[in-house]
Amino acid sequence: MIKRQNCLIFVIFFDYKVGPMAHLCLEDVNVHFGGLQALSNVSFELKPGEILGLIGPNGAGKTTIFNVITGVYRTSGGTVAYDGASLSGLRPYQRLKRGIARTFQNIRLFTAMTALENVMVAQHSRTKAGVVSAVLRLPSQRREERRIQEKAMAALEFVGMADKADTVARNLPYGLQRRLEIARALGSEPKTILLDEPAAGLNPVESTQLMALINRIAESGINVLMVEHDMKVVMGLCHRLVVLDHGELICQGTPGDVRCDPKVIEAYLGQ
Ligand SMILES: Nc1ncnc2c1ncn2[C@@H]1O[C@H](COP(=O)(O)OP(=O)(O)OP(=O)(O)O)[C@@H](O)[C@H]1O
Repeated sequence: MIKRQNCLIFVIFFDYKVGPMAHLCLEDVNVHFGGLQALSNVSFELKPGEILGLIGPNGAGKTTIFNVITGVYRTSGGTVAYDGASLSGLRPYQRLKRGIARTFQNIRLFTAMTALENVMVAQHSRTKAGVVSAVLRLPSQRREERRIQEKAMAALEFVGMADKADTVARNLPYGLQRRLEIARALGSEPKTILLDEPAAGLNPVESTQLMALINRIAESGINVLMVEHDMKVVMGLCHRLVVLDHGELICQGTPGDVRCDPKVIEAYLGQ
């Protein structure tokens, strides 16, 4: 019995394969900031198992799309549906609970906390124990803490940072801080992960390692939507690309299709 339990725990902690994969669908999404139309009738899907790249020049509306999907910005029109249901009215933490996690363009770690603690914080969306059991330190609370710690450790192992668990985040090299951000997003047990410029500031070796990590994330059953300016990473990793310019979707397709599209060449890639 104990052996079977251990085996089950091993599967839960060390296998990131998630349940049925989620499907994200944006339809005719509009966002205004005063007189500025940041997104105009943007429609695309993130299909199960996909690594989808979101590219376009600065100010095209890429981060705005992340903020719409995660509930930071409200739309002025259109719908965002996830797993077949509208996300309308759900707050960011409720969307996180539904399985949508993200990283940020600028690293947002708790710099004075260890790597492990940073990932443990992400588990708060999944905790069940209430205030009373926390204050009284009931056995259920201690069990939950142990579970959180083990899952956070599994996320660190997944990104290859188990040996850095006790290192304070600000003492990690930049590349590992970026990787820790991904571990923290994984710590919330997402079905979909949004990565905002994950390769920014990485050297070529780190970029290659990042690509391998993102591939493993997708293979584990987590859908990936990624904003990225590094074309080597984008073209080498993404199954499909969505291209924005001035808030409008100007092209979508495989990296091969998009690379040859005259509108994309003019707006973004250049000759
Ligand atoms: N909170 C906000 N208030 C006002 N304008 C905003 C806000 N957020 C974004 N914008 C504007 O919306 C447009 C799209 O911005 P967004 O950050 O989505 O672009 P982006 O494609 O992510 O650019 P970058 O590649 O530089 O990060 C820009 O003109 C930006 O100035």
